[in-house]
Amino acid sequence: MSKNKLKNEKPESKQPKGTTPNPDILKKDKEPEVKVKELVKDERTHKVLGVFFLLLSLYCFIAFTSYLFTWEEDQDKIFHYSTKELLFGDVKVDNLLGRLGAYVSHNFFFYGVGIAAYLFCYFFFIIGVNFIVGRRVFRVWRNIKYILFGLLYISMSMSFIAGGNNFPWGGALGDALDKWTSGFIGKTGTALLLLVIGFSWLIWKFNFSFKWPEKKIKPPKPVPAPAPVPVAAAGTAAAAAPVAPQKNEQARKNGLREEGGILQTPINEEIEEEDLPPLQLVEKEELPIPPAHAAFMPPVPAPVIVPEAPAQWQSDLIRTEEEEMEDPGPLLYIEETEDTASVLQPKKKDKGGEVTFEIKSTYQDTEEDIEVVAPVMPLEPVDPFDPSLDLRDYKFPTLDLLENHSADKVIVQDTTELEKNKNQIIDTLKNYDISIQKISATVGPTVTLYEIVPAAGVRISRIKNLEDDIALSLSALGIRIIAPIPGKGTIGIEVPNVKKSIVSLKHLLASEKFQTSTMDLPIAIGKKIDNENFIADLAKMPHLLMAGATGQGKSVGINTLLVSLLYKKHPSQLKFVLVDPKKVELSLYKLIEKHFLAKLPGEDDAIITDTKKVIHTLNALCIEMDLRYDLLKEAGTRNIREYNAKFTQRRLNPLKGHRYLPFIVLVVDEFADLIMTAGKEVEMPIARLAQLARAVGIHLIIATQRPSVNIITGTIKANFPARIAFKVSSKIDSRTILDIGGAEQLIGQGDMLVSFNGELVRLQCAFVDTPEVESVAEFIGNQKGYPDAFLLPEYVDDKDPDGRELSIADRDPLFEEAAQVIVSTQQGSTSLLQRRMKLGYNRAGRLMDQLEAAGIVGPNMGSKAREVMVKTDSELQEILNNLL
Ligand SMILES: Nc1ncnc2c1ncn2[C@@H]1O[C@H](COP(=O)(O)OP(=O)(O)OP(=O)(O)O)[C@@H](O)[C@H]1O
Repeated sequence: MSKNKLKNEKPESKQPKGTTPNPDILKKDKEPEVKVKELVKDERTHKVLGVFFLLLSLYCFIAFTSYLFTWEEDQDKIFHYSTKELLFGDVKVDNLLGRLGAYVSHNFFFYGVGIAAYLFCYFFFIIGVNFIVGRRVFRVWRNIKYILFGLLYISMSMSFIAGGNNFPWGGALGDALDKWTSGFIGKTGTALLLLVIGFSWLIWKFNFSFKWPEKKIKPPKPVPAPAPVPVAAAGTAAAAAPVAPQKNEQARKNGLREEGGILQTPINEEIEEEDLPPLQLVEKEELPIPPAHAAFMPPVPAPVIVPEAPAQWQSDLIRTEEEEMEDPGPLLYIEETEDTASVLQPKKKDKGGEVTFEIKSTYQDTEEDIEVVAPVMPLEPVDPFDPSLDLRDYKFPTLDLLENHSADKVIVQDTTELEKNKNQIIDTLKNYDISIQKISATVGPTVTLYEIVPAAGVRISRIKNLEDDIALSLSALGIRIIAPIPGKGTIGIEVPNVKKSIVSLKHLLASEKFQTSTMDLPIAIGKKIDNENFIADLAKMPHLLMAGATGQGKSVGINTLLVSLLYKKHPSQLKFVLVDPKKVELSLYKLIEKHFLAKLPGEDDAIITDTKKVIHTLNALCIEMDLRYDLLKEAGTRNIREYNAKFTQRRLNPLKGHRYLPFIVLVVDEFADLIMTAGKEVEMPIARLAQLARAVGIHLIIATQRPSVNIITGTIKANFPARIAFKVSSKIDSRTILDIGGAEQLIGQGDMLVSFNGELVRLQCAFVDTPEVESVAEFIGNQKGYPDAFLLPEYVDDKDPDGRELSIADRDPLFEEAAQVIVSTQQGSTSLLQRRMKLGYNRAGRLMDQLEAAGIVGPNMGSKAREVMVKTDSELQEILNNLL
């Protein structure tokens, strides 16, 4: 058979003899249509082209090289004969690749670019490789740029150097360029121009370090030898430099120079031995820069910038000297330039607390690297940033700090009690002519759930209406009828147990579900009726409203939530803002202030009890939320998870204000109290936070013992989809909290209803006693913490007269610069000042107040940007002149 492969796909033998051929088969036998588009895209076409270009490259290379030796003989013939005669006649040439080789080489060399013609071989080579490998191994456009530059530069230089030679070293192009340039700037000028271009290119490409031989500095006293650390060739400081100073004055003394308000290490400047005292880490009064940042300061030869880092970043990263000595610390931010990326890495410290740094060149961005390696391994693998390293010795609280409040097994009820209740239920229903098919019981810690399947034709509402009658017949309080149980097709009757068992928090925290949970903010709330542990993610809730009459277990509930978070989160990952108008409920947590609490700058107490301070704190949280949104936007991320992931992968620059964002959980114990005293001033920021703060990792837990509609308003309710109701006194209260009755039927002592994800679940809240909380807090508090609590942004209340009286005479040195930034951008935003001028919150806030005092910006508008009163630079200049 002389048929091609495609036609062979269905062998004819399969066609039964004598039958008419199937038209489908005939169709397939047709010659397949070959589309040009597909042909162009076809992998095989690429391979063919690849081979072609590679051979072309080789051909040119051989022809050019041969031309170098045979040009004299061949040139005569080329000039003598016409192209047609030469190529198709019987002319004998010496070029290894014959007449075509001689002709092509002559044209490339003589009429073209001279010796630079070899760049064409390179060009064909990279095209060939790209085609044959099937991906962009070499960047074509970048190479074309280099090749064009090379053609011009090499041909011109060759003509300049060997212009008098018979061989066309620079070709016609080189000669023309050389002639024009020499006429224009003279021979010497051309030589200098070529040198400048040549050196510039070399420096740009290879970034040589020009180092003046350094004088050996005698160490003041011998220090124990640090662990050997490989020293990268590029730019290591000769002398070990102790950790950086902070104050500009001190920094200047230490050999740093100031440029545009930024301290830099001197470059190519000889520093006299006596001028260079060892750099010391000086704690800054307000804004201590952590050693991780200080790492940017020692005298490494590359320009190293020491900006003022945001206060929180700093407080987050402070480490003690002992820690610094033991551990070289995490790799710092990767500085990426166009061609290189450097990793600044502190080396091991010696006993004197000194640290040296190296800048390792990790990555040479040649085209080959980018194209071949970039998708797989963009940079030399870098340790991810670990926020917990600042308190890396931190130990999570152990379970033995907690108590077992019961045997932790649900006490199986007396079978007689179960039997009695079952019969009672059946009898009661029978009295009302309701027969049932099946009844089963699930014994929970506080209540037992009797599930009944009614006989066919029984209306569910009838059973529901018998709630009180069943309660009466069982002579038990707190009977709740769930008709039907969602998703089960049964009717549930919850009957309180005579003997209740306490659910210890310890038991829940020890459970596998909690231990292995990967939730952002896991909270162990309690046990369901079927004894399943109820562990939820607060980050997904994303806020929680807890309400219940007094003495029903709210405070225990709050402690349960807080303690479960303390068992799972590192201080670097989580901060609490605790609001406790009752002053006593949350005071236990004072001990963990330096680990887990957040507070307003300048406040002594991290636990907020005063209503006015609550308003400030809530507004500060709104500012923090806005700042976080700015950061997320800049980072191109949608939520805190993505942002922190990007930050830990070192893809965000801390010098641009980026920082690891810990979750913030705001806990308000007794919300009613606040609403009564401050009303809208509290409600508004709470509503705003509840609406928006979820994505930036700020979550709210609000508790109240007065579940009335003027406290739990529609705005609040709408923004708290997850709600917990402890026992309340009336059905109305239950409806206020849960939008449904039932909480009035609860039996207290941690018996609760949780409305979450559209489901209503009855739980027994896990119990943790005050001494347990105390011991957990002590355990954490006794460990080394951050120097201060996590600082929230400063909020200046414009109604507060103290905040506005600012003396013009005490103006910040950066006042003018700040004014210019604000006027030029026409944005009265403190965060803008922070970012643009690299300032801490406090200083940017103060500057804003001073600008307000000078009439440049309007009053504070909460979390919105202030109005800019001055519209033009000339107007600003006038104001500034008047102030002087
Ligand atoms: N989950 C629970 N398991 C067992 N007992 C509990 C539980 N929760 C609370 N209790 C009991 O109820 C008592 C009161 O609880 P709690 O102090 O939490 O109430 P509260 O609602 O905060 O009251 P108040 O609003 O007056 O502060 C506790 O002392 C404890 O004995």
